[in-house]
Amino acid sequence: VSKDGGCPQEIEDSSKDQWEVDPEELILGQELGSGQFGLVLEGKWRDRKVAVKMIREECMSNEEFKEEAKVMMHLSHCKLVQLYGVCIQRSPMCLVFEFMENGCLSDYLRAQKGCLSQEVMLGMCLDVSEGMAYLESSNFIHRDLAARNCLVSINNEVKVSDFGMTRYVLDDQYTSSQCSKFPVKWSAPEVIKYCKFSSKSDVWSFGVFMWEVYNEGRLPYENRSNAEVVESLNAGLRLLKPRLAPDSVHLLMEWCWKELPLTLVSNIKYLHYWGQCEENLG
Ligand SMILES: CNC(=O)Nc1cc(-c2cccc(-n3cnc4cc(C(C)(C)C)ccc4c3=O)c2C)cn(C)c1=O
Repeated sequence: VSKDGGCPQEIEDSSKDQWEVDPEELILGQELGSGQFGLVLEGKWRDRKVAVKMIREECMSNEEFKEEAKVMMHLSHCKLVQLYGVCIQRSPMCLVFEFMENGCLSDYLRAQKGCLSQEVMLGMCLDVSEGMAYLESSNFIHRDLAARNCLVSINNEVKVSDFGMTRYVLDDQYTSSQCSKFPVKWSAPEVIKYCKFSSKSDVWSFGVFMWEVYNEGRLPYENRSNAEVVESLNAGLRLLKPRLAPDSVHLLMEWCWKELPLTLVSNIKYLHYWGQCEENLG
């Protein structure tokens, strides 16, 4: 019978859904850092190395996320950081992810400054474009694509992380576009103006992501305020070609920042096409 003594509900199915992680099977290790929702620890789960995000109650709308977790479990692609499951039996709730050896891409780019080859930089952009094209084909919007939200595994493989998670952030400094923590410098104009998120606005962020990669992790519009960036975008100004970026890649970036109804898939095909050209040009 339900708690409020109302109409009887079916007895809670005691067997764990496949999206639940049994805390008994989870071994926690050292701290990896802290993110928007709290501490992230290294760990072990069923003989796999994992990253465990301990969710602080005041940082995430838990109930809403639990629903979403079932959807996210089914988003599975080699260029997305895989969610293995959620541990809700104990507090704080924790999310169990595949482990990425080399951590956050923006830190990695800065650490590898001067050592990243053209192949590696193009490969990173292709990796993320594949992960993002998969999200687009699943009608899933990231909402906060940036190098800081991508992770690096071994041999420079890059995967997209924390897709769609901004919807569960309770800190409204982060979620409203007028506030300081909103990622204006990665956001499409329609997102800044009317919070209109779409795969098209993910394409815009993908262009800024490529700019970050070819600038070895430098911040876009570094010494400009968010307001100044909005003004310059309205004036039609865009980020300049990074020194290390070939013209073909810069062309793609600029394409991402056009206010055209272009989807990511068309950009992917384009990137692959240019990838082949770069290879053929040797
Ligand atoms: C050395 N290896 C590692 O460190 N590996 C890993 C580090 C992290 C890690 C560690 C600390 C903080 C964060 N982090 C960063 N940005 C975030 C942004 C958001 C949004 C909502 C603002 C987008 C939400 C959560 C986070 C978040 O938890 C991550 C991803 C996660 N994973 C899977 C690893 O393999």
